[in-house]
Amino acid sequence: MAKAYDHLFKLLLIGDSGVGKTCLIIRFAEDNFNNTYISTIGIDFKIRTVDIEGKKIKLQVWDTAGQERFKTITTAYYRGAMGIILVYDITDEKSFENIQNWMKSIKENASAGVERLLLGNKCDMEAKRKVQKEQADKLAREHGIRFFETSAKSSMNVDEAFSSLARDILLKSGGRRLQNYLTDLIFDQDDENIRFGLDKVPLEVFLKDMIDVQALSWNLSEDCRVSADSAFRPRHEDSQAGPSVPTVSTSNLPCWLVEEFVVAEECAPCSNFQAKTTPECGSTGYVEKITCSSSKRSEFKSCRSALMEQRLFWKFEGAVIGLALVFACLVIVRQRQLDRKALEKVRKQIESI
Ligand SMILES: Nc1nc2c(ncn2[C@@H]2O[C@H](COP(=O)(O)OP(=O)(O)OP(=O)(O)O)[C@@H](O)[C@H]2O)c(=O)[nH]1
Repeated sequence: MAKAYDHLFKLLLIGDSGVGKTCLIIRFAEDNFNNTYISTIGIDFKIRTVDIEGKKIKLQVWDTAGQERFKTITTAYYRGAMGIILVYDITDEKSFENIQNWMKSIKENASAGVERLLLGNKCDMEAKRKVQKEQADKLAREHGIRFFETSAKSSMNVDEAFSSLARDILLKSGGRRLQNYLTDLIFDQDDENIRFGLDKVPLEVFLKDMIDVQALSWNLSEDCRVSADSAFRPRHEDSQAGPSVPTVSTSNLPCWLVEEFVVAEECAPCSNFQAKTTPECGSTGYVEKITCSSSKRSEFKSCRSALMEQRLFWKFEGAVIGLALVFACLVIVRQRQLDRKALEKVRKQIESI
């Protein structure tokens, strides 16, 4: 069965305890708000599919506990995140100062190049404001990331913030595809004409991606600029060094790297046979079958299933419940011991009368 979405992006919210991470996720996923505060234990997630530039983007949004005691568990989830949202509370200066520590934590634990976004939450509480918008603006600029002031209570800027992060991730993936096209610029050695390698990539696919990328941002991302630079350099050198410079082609690349594709079979664990015969099983142990739109080729692609994430989550929940049961048993045993001692004491006092 084909997927009901084009991309799955995993996002993570981090920030001090009580800044409103859970409320932001609930507002975004369920359009709801609750004033009562129940601190998150460990990690949890919600899902919402949004429409960005005509693409269905399924956002799996992970909520982390802000309390220090859960740090080891929550940082383990940074690695798989494609976007991380740093949240502070505009009425709590300490939560803003701590953003620097959360940034450090991303650097140490997340994948390089993860998209980040800064949110100053509870902006409905203007009378209690302790962090000025300009301070946060400056911090965001220093780190080269976007910044919004939000309110989970009034829902101000909540959808905008999540959509902007999804858009940036989409732009980055579009940039990566463009990088492949640019790398495909080749020098035709036979007639010594410089030729654009579009014979390897369908023109309409290339143009569509160019338009997508341009529509998302008029400034090419860092990735694109670097790749454009590196793609043009060999061609320039070619004209001086002659035909001995090797040409670069994407024809051996998987089709999903250079074309639009649809998922024909959902991400699933590899069977024993697939594990032996399909190299894509190597990295995660899961594969999905995709069909490339232009070449109509069907290929396997390594993937990370929501099931994997859920299993990790339930393992953690199981460990927490197990631990709670052990402590409950200890408390009951100790209580019984104390009761017995008290009864013994009373009995001795009665006997001595
Ligand atoms: N006025 C106002 N209160 C908010 C807002 N967002 C959250 N709150 C309140 O702030 C408190 C903490 O919210 P949570 O979402 O549970 O905070 P958290 O960051 O998930 O906290 P941890 O789970 O401990 O990390 C709750 O009482 C919420 O009602 C907001 O935008 N405006």
